[in-house]
Amino acid sequence: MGALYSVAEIRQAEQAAAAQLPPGALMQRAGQAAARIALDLLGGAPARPVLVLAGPGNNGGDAFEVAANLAQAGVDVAIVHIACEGEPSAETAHALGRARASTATFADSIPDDGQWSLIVDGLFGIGLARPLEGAARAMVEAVNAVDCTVLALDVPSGLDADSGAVLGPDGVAVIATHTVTFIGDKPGLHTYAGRDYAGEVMVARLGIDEAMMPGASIHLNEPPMFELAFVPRLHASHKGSFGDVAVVGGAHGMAGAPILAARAALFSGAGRVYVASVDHGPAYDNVQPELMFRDAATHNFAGSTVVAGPGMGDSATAIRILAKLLDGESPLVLDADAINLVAASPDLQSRLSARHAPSILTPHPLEAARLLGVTAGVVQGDRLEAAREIAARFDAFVVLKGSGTVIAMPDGEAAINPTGNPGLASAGTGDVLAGLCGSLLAQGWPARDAALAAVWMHGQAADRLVAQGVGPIGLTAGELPAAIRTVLNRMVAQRPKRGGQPQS
Ligand SMILES: NC(=O)C1=CN([C@@H]2O[C@H](COP(=O)(O)OP(=O)(O)OC[C@H]3O[C@@H](n4cnc5c(N)ncnc54)[C@H](O)[C@@H]3O)[C@@H](O)[C@H]2O)[C@@H](O)CC1
Ligand SMILES: Nc1ncnc2c1ncn2[C@@H]1O[C@H](COP(=O)(O)OP(=O)(O)O)[C@@H](O)[C@H]1O
Ligand SMILES: [K+]
Repeated sequence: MGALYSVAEIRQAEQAAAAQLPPGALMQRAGQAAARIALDLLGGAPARPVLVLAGPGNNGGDAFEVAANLAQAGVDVAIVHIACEGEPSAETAHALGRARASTATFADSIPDDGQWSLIVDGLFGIGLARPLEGAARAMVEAVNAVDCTVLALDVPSGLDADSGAVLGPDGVAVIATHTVTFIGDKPGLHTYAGRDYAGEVMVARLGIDEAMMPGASIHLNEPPMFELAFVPRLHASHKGSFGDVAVVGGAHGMAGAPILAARAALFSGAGRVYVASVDHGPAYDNVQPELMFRDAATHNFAGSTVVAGPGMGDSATAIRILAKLLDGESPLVLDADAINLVAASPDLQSRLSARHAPSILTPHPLEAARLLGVTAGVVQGDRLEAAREIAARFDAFVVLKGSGTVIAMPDGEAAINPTGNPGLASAGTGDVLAGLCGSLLAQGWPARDAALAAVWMHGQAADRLVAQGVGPIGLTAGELPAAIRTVLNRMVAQRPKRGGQPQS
């Protein structure tokens, strides 16, 4: 499964492998793998030269190997090198020698009028230690101004491989169309700014055996992580077999939020779905008359899975209802206002921590920041850490939303979601996700699988809609439930027909 490794873990694997190999072998393999990809991207003899940017460290060494290999393949290569202040590593010095001995030419800076068939970014990799300044910053800005295929070596220069943040308050990083990353995949290429900067990510393992890699605690959220939870339905089933979901929210002026969550629950297979309003809400949804409407203050939630928060507001009634739900035994999804209420109340926080039934929290970065008492910037600066911290603090399953949604489990396991697109950056899509999480819980899914699968399907549904021309611009939350239904039924259809135990 798609393991993601921290920089510390990659360094550990690299050292262990290097100790068993001739000097420079890993860099040579990196150079060969990246040159093969570069030649594929060029798709034949290029009309224009390839520009290779080489930095002061071993990422620059990889760049020299690529340059030498491309030159050897007959490609016209120009190299711009930012030399290091001290001595380069022995393998980088050797690679520089190879590049110098090749037909590649060296230039002092990127020519203003240069036209390239491909730019290879080998400025900085996992050794990036501070924001880019001076010549390096100018080079990155120049690369980003050119409309051209850009292949980043290991990590787009300027991007933090662990967090997906561009280093520095006003930092810059290479916007790559492709990234070939070495030894193992890295979380920062898939979350926060990572998806925009890395482009398509390819992994070159450099011959390092899986067995030599440290056990990963972070994975890409892909179907093998959760697909066993999709079970075909038995003929001998009825609506009571698929659980009840109650969505609690809909304060005055926010009636739409719980309805979106409820529709998502209905379209993803919950047996019965209720909307329980904290404030005399609507009595009927004429688009989805299957939904049932109740008053949250008097509704009996026993036996239901509860999705609390969409449009819930912060009234005294909302707080009282939330306290009761936290004390109850129903599986809970806490979203939006329910999260804000918990963040503002030590009393609600201790009730949440003390729960025995599963809780899934679905904060966006600002809601997560409120829970942690920090700014949204701090959360975004290390999304994995923020999600894990909330999961540990409240013994809950946490879905930290945004590009590259992070799912963190109370035991420290974490995943980064690769599906979804900016079409989801519109009001109400989070309500749909919360309803979907609640629906899977109500159908008996373990909380871990429900959180992982809900996030993946929500993104996949948006990707399908975009492929059909519905978005990303103008995609609406209300279009998601039907698309989620299609994704879910396909997942079930792909599962081996084992089903549940037939009733005797
Ligand atoms: N060591 C090895 O065995 C291998 C290393 N590999 C490559 O080596 C890279 C890591 O090499 P390094 O550890 O040398 O690190 P980098 O090449 O990523 O960069 C580190 C160098 O840049 C300087 N530096 C860091 N941030 C800077 C900034 N903002 N402005 C100016 N200078 C800055 C550091 O002082 C150091 O000289 C990997 O990303 C990968 O590309 C690969 O060749 C695989 C094998
Ligand atoms: N740029 C993006 N790429 C991928 N997913 C996104 C993007 N922007 C938002 N999303 C997803 O859309 C949903 C938005 O939820 P949220 O911020 O709670 O919005 P709302 O409260 O309006 O429903 C989340 O699932 C989030 O991960
Ligand atoms: K790089």
